[in-house]
Amino acid sequence: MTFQFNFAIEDQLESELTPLRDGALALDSSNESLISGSQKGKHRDKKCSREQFDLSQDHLWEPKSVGNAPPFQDTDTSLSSANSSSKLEPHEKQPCLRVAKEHAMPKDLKKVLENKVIEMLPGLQHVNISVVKTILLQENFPGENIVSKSFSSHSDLITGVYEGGLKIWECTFDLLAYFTKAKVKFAGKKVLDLGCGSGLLGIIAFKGGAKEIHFQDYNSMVIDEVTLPNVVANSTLEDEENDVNEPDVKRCRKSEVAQELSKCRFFSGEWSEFCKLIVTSEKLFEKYDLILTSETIYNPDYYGTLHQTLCRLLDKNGRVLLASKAHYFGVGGGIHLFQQFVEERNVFETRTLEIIDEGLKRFLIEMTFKSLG
Ligand SMILES: C[S@@+](CC[C@H](N)C(=O)[O-])C[C@H]1O[C@@H](n2cnc3c(N)ncnc32)[C@H](O)[C@@H]1O
Repeated sequence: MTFQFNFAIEDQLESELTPLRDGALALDSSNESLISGSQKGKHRDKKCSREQFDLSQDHLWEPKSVGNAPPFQDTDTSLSSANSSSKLEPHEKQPCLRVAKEHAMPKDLKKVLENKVIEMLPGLQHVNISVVKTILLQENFPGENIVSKSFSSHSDLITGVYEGGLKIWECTFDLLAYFTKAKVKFAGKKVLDLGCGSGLLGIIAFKGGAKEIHFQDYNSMVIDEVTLPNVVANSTLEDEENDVNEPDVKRCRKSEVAQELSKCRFFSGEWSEFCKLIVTSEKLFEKYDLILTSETIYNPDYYGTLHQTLCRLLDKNGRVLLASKAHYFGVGGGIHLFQQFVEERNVFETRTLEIIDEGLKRFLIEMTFKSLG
């Protein structure tokens, strides 16, 4: 059952997200750029040449182990000692290895949308995230507790704890517009929405007839409370249910919807951990034809893992469509730094598809493997 609030939670929550604290990554709601006290944004990964990546030999690829931190479990208490030290500023913390897990689609699909307020975008539905946050705060939700942490640190990003998935970021809309403009084809493709948050990019691929769509987010709460409900809201469940009364027809349609939804798989966890999980979860792992990723290159400390993940998971003829702001103030990342990083590794070529020059400059780029010849 869905329900509607008749007061403006959004305004109240948005205004709570603006103050900036020293060292904390915060969101300036006026321009959505990231700001922090002192993050310098120097990527640590060593340069590696094209020769070091034999793309046909996946076993050579090793996910980078960061520090000596033990892998996280999926609870608050699972933070590693490096990350739980209150003396460390966020930029000094080791990137962590939040262990990856797959989230099953619940059997009772109606339950997934319980207590959710659905909003409409052209051709898309999504849950109102402010309502989700309010409920999670009130219910003292067990597990990650990222909403209260995000509020108490006045930040939309807490490195290694919460990576921003409880919000639809601006560049997602840029990519959505690009899909329409460029008539991007999804039919028959295997697609990954990497760092999915709301999952709107993957949902468009789902609606566009992709044969398989995988959604990945750092935080399991984001997958359970936002991504999964959004996918269900965009399945044909709602329309199908409303126009039939006979139990047999209803049951049959429900199983059709379940079959349709079985094309979607959901994962939480840090990228290198996700990579390990997905590659071993299928007998013969088939790589992705298309990887969609929006606002995932804000932190240069993650570039090495991100690059390895793309190398590892993209089909040799596949492409990555990446959307990013020009620069993420304070965190140090941005499109130019990332493109430079990619260039130095000499594995992918990048092509600028579009520059959106209103407000904060934003970029859409395509990445494909360099031809070996
Ligand atoms: C700023 S949010 C963007 C969310 C969404 N793509 C959008 O545009 O609305 C960044 C996303 O990247 C993912 N992410 C960032 N760093 C990550 C890491 N090191 N490992 C796994 N996921 C990561 C987070 O899950 C988060 O959802």
